[in-house]
Amino acid sequence: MKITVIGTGYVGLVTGACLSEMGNHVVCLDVDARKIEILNAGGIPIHEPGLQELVRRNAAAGRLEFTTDIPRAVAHGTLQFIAVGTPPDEDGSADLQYVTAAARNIGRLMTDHKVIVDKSTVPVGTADKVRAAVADELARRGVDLAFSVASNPEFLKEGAAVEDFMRPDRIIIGTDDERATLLLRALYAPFVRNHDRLLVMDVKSAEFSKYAANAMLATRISFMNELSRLAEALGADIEQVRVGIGSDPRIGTHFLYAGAGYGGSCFPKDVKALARTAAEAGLPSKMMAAVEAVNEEQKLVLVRKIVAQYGEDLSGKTFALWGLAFKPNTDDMREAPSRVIVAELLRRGATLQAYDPVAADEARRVIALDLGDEKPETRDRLRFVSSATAALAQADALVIVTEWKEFRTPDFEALAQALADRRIFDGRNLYNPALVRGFGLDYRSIGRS
Ligand SMILES: NC(=O)C1=CN([C@@H]2O[C@H](COP(=O)(O)OP(=O)(O)OC[C@H]3O[C@@H](n4cnc5c(N)ncnc54)[C@H](O)[C@@H]3O)[C@@H](O)[C@H]2O)C=CC1
Ligand SMILES: O=C(O)[C@H]1O[C@H](OP(=O)(O)OP(=O)(O)OC[C@H]2O[C@@H](n3ccc(=O)[nH]c3=O)[C@H](O)[C@@H]2O)[C@H](O)[C@@H](O)[C@@H]1O
Repeated sequence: MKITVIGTGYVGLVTGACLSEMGNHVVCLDVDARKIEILNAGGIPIHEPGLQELVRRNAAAGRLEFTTDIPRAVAHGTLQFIAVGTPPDEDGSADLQYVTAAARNIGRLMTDHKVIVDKSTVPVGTADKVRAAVADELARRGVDLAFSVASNPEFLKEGAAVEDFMRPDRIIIGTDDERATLLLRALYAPFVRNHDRLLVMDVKSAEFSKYAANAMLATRISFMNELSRLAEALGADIEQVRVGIGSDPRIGTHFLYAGAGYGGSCFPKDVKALARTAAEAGLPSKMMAAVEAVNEEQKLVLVRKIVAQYGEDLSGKTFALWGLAFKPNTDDMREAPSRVIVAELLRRGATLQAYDPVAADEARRVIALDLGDEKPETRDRLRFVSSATAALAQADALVIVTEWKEFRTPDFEALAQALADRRIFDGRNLYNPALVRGFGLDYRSIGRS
């Protein structure tokens, strides 16, 4: 099939690459000329396991192309996937300006039937807005052309995006249009061995399912984070509680890890957007407000533990920081808890030696923006180093923020020697407390007293 993907970010690029892998001819469009330049030069603008190879292979076969040429992109695809960003507006609602711009471009330039597919995460009712924007552009041109609009929310996780796209738990298609259903069923057939996994429903339910899924996952995390504070106060161990409840199939084992708070480009924005939708519907969501409030608190949990140990004034203290990305296997720093932790520790006078296996460049860029108003003296107390070991040099204590695999089994003897205070603050519960303490290290983790 001929496919156009509008927006070549995490979702658009993965969608384009995976669809081309199945033999489709895909053109990926972006307004960001720098991204398209990198891709056309054989590079890749993001870190995502397996993606580079997939992009190279399919680009070399001529099935995957990258362009900034809007007329060419609109002319190409029978299916036009919209995968642009939907960042939060000032009031928390999803900003639909990029979705609308993409829809208008299609309406302005199309000359044959198009199936327009919303892959971006968009509030209920957006398909109607897309339909109206396309119809408006066609009317301006005085052209009468039929088109279909469908919702096809994406459920991939960063760091496992290719794997998730290739072997999805389910694919949701929201449409009441026969042509769209037929084409999308055929397109996704190779990805769903079990055809029960392809769910066709009405458009609004499809749009709503995406928010419901992310909100449920974020709720589980905030719930566990809240319980972790209580577990600490009561002398229980949240890791044992996690295993204890997860063995009940009605609860399940996934997404029950207490930690330093959830981040990323989606949970924070989608929880806000759902809260906004609920408020606009006159049904304010107490749940979403609580999920967000607990998460904001949780991002400070490591800072609180450090302050409880050393006091508010951290000048003269040096901390090694392991992990900056919002989760492992990505260089994405959007809403990463590390950003809050870095700012709070620097503000209290600490010196930081930060290491992340892949997110260091992106971290340098976004943290520089975060600290834009701070004095150079404050900013200079943050140094980025090139290895986990280098971060430990002359450090008093270690702070673990992201659970990269390479942090999982460190040389505890070397850690005990390197850290002046022999102390670890672990925001991801990576180690067995008894084992670490056996090396003479003072070990503080989440929800384990
Ligand atoms: N990042 C993720 O893991 C997931 C994201 N989503 C949703 O998918 C959507 C996209 O997210 P990301 O890929 O993370 O965003 P992103 O910010 O990485 O990429 C969006 C791209 O769209 C481009 N763009 C903006 N306006 C355009 C236009 N009019 N024409 C062509 N290109 C345009 C931007 O330049 C950018 O490269 C969002 O709604 C997000 O909530 C859904 C599932 C997973
Ligand atoms: O809509 C989206 O964009 C995507 O959002 C999430 O994916 P993602 O944000 O890439 O990453 P997750 O693995 O969900 O992690 C999100 C955050 O939750 C945290 N988390 C996750 C799981 C857990 O048990 N505890 C926990 O604190 C992670 O550290 C991370 O900061 C969802 O998992 C995807 O299904 C969805 O498609």
